[in-house]
Amino acid sequence: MTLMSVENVGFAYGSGRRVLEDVSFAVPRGANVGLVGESGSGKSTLLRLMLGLDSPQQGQILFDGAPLEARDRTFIQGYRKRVQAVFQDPYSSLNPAHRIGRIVSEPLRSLKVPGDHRKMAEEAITSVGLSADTLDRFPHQFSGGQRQRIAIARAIVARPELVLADEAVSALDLSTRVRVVDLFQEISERMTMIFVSHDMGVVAALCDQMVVLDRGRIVEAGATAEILRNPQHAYTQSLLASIPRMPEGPVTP
Ligand SMILES: Nc1ncnc2c1ncn2[C@@H]1O[C@H](COP(=O)(O)OP(=O)(O)OP(=O)(O)O)[C@@H](O)[C@H]1O
Repeated sequence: MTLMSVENVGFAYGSGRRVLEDVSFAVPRGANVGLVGESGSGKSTLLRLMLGLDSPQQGQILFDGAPLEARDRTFIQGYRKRVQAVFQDPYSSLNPAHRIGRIVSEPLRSLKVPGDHRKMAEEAITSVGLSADTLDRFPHQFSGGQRQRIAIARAIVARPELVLADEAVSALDLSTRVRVVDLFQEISERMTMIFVSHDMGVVAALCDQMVVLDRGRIVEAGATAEILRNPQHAYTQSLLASIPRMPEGPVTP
């Protein structure tokens, strides 16, 4: 069953040129979909539209069969309960003045989720491989990889149906990146995920399906294993050629 469907989406910033043109793809419930493309191809813009932060000028995005209404506050409030995001920079995305417990449980407060928030935050933080006493400390006491785990705990604490990860491992050093990719792999077995990345290697390791964007248009989409085995488009071939070495992963041919 389709959880999110992007239908003929076109978008321009202000009166500028279109940065997305006729973009269509579906995200099946439970799948991991990679959205790849070089810098400037429109990945972040598409992610903003999928988060309901902006509305497309053409086409529409459906979540669980209903169109996203970015300007409807009641709709967006309900949508926030179901969709969460993890962003690139684990340094700037955590408020340095707040304890981790407050940071991780923030979605529970803002979404008015009933129940014991401390207990839910403990469950989330331990599920990303950190100890419960992490909640009493501050962001500066943690490494980049640990901070990204904290950001992931915050994204999953309210048990969303869909998590969007935007270049969520690209700021990490290589060995930390491998560990966070492993964590995403574990989490992605439990929920639907969209990984936005310019790094084909990360998508190869994590995603069963992928969509390749080039200058705002989809140039290739389908099963990751198939695209890696037999890329049809010259642009996809060049993206693949830019990977120094494919990581070990479920879709390695
Ligand atoms: N706020 C904005 N106002 C005007 N143009 C923008 C804005 N944000 C992005 N753009 C333009 O839209 C196009 C797509 O940018 P976008 O950030 O979506 O690409 P991207 O694939 O995410 O790139 P990167 O990997 O570098 O983040 C680019 O040409 C960019 O210059």
